[in-house]
Amino acid sequence: MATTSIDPCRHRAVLFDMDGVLTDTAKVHAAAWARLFDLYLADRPPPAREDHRSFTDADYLRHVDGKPRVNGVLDFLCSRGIDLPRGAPDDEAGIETGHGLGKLKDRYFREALATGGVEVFDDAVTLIESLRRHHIHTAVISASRNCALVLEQAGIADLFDIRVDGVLAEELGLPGKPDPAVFLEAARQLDTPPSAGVVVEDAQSGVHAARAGGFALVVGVARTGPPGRLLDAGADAVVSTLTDVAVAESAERRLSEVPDGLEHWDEIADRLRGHRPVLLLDFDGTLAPIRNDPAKVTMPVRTREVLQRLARHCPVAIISGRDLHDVRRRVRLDGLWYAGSHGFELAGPGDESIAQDAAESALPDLDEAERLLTIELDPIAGVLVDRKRFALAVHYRNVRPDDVDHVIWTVRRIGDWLPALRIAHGRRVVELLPNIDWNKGRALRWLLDKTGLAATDVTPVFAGDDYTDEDALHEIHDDGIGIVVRSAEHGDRLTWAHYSVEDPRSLSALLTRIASAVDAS
Ligand SMILES: O=P(O)(O)OC[C@H]1O[C@H](O[C@H]2O[C@H](CO)[C@@H](O)[C@H](O)[C@H]2O)[C@H](O)[C@@H](O)[C@@H]1O
Repeated sequence: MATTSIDPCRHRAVLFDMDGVLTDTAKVHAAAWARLFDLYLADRPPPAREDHRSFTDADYLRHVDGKPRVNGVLDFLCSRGIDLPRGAPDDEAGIETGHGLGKLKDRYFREALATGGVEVFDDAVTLIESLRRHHIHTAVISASRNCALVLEQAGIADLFDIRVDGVLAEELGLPGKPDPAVFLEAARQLDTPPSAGVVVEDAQSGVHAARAGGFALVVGVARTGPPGRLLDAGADAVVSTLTDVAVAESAERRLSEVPDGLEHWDEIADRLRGHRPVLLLDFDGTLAPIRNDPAKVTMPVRTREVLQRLARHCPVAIISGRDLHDVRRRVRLDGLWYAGSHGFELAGPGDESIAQDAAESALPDLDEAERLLTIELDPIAGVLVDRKRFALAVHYRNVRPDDVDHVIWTVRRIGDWLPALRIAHGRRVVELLPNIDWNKGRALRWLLDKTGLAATDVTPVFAGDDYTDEDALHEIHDDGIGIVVRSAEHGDRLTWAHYSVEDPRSLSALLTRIASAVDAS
């Protein structure tokens, strides 16, 4: 059964560690390391306080797995009480330096590769092929300087858009894992922010690196051993086979491919003929233009007028990430349904407020996240920590570009630490929400089902601009009309929308046409 899901609407790239994840070279490496260290320790006179016992699988995992070769030599020997100089890249194979012994290990590794070949994990190939069908970029990351050789021998080099290996890392002077530099370089090359990237790793140092890099999802692979060490390092999920990683059903169109709703108004009018529309509308970036300061956002007068006109004839609901009372006071219209905190809190036209009971249990963690983030992010200029009843938004629209990764990383770290919360990304904002299966899509369906808004002669129309709106666009994909307000902030991303409009002003124009159609019917 699939346990972890990669979502093409949100995840734009997946970065795969090579050894142990894609290819069974981990055991070839382990054998080469064991050959190197066992021969070296056997030959070395044993002075006091040095440990000359054989190299073990635990040593492999703890001291050398996933690290640049020279660091592996020095770190393992240090654990046995032996301090060798690092040496220099032109040291001869076998001399007593990090580089010298590293070179000898490489010779053993290549010998084993030439005689034994490379075993590829079929589950990895199946997953990568599925990702590529969904237009998700793929990268291979390895500390190994033999990465290209291994991929060629394994016949899988063509499965990746880019490769960041030991050779490139040295050229660019990138530190090895657990530093996130190699993952960040891959994300940079793929033009994908870490918040839209997934890392698949089998080494603790790699999981630490991915977490430190602020990646959206870190999947640990423990093919044989227990999952604990990768969970402890910060993996979101640990699988024993990549068959347990699914690619979620996804939208197939990019923003640029979605027809413009004003240009295709006749089609929309046809869909609505003989049907009563139910309007379900996001607020920021949809009804109201984006501004640098969320507190200064106002809804244009014309948009208020058209909503009022629509509400006379058909149900209108506002489904916003804002706090319920905040969005109500900005829309300032009676007789509408309102959903705040991404749908966790709802209010009907009669003013009754309905909270999602299950979300109440997340309140202590939200309070703690607010307390910690207010302190930790205080030194960063431009950050805005905005507490809503059932969500906490950290805005970084006004933060220096160099500080953005740190802000996202900090929110992620605190969100990981508080089990009642999950993370969501939006336009220049990262949010912590109750970790329960509820979102704008579920809230939309709840509104339609539980409030008598659903009927056979009704057509739901939802409009939104952001990632969190995709849950609602997905929800009505088969029985409604979905409209996305275009923006360049997440690139040419995938969307479930049927139509698009250029900006909130164009949406207002489209709503006016809908109002005229309703008036005339
Ligand atoms: O679901 P929505 O109604 O679209 O709310 C989503 C978030 O919108 C607000 O933030 C966004 O708009 C701000 C004002 O234009 C902008 O500065 C910010 O960068 C955007 O992310 C709101 O402040 C958040 O609380 C909502 O969650």
